[in-house]
Amino acid sequence: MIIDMQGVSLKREGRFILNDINWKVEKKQHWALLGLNGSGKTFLLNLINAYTFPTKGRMNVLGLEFGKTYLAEKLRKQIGFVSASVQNRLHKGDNAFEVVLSGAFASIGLYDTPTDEIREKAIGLLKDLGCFDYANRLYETLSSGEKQRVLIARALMADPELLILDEPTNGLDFLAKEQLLESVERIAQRENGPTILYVTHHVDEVLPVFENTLLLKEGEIYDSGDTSRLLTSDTMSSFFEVPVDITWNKRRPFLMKR
Ligand SMILES: Nc1ncnc2c1ncn2[C@@H]1O[C@H](COP(=O)(O)OP(=O)(O)OP(=O)(O)O)[C@@H](O)[C@H]1O
Repeated sequence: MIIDMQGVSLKREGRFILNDINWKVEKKQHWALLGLNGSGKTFLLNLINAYTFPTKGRMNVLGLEFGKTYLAEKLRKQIGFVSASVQNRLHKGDNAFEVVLSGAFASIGLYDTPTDEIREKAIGLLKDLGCFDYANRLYETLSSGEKQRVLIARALMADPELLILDEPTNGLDFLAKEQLLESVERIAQRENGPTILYVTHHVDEVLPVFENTLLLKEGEIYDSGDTSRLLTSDTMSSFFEVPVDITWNKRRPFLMKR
């Protein structure tokens, strides 16, 4: 089991931000997590990464039981996390290659000397993600799309069991977004690749590899399970409380306000 949450709630300032979350993610079961602004997605990810702990309920991530083990460091070494907050913490002055290398040590910045093997691996990932051409460029000079690819390569350096992509297409133009989604699809199809949790506001980013979807609304699970069951005009209209139509094209869902 990759994630096992039973009756998990999280309270902040007297109010439940997450309420009675029951959710299981099995190995190699890729999930999309859909929710509007303020639905609690960030808090859910913070829980999974052990940046915060549940107020109530039982939680186990990658076999580590919350509350019973000191897990922060151990857990985070097995989770590849791509998010704006990781991006903001990177050192200015590191080039793309160094950013990717640092992923081997789960560090922000490069303090250890990478072995030849680690260097080879970083080069392989830079190539896989299509960012080898700008490996020597300063990270901060890269475009948003280029940065995201580098961050995904960085996250894969430690061969994580779980890869969390938190709104990875934010700020990307149409082409960069589709290229990034193609890379995500390839990673999802790797035999020894990680289980992916893909967090987004956008229905059209729910790729066919995300066979399961979690719909989060006002801190509660509105529904979860088989993507094709959930991504229908009826369910999405109720979920968003606005009449919408879902149409499918090349196994991708598209949403339009009715
Ligand atoms: N310290 C806090 N005390 C009380 N409520 C908070 C606190 N921090 C955040 N919230 C509220 O918790 C709710 C969930 O926030 P969260 O950041 O998880 O949403 P989100 O789904 O990630 O949204 P977005 O898509 O906009 O990033 C929001 O309504 C937010 O205003």
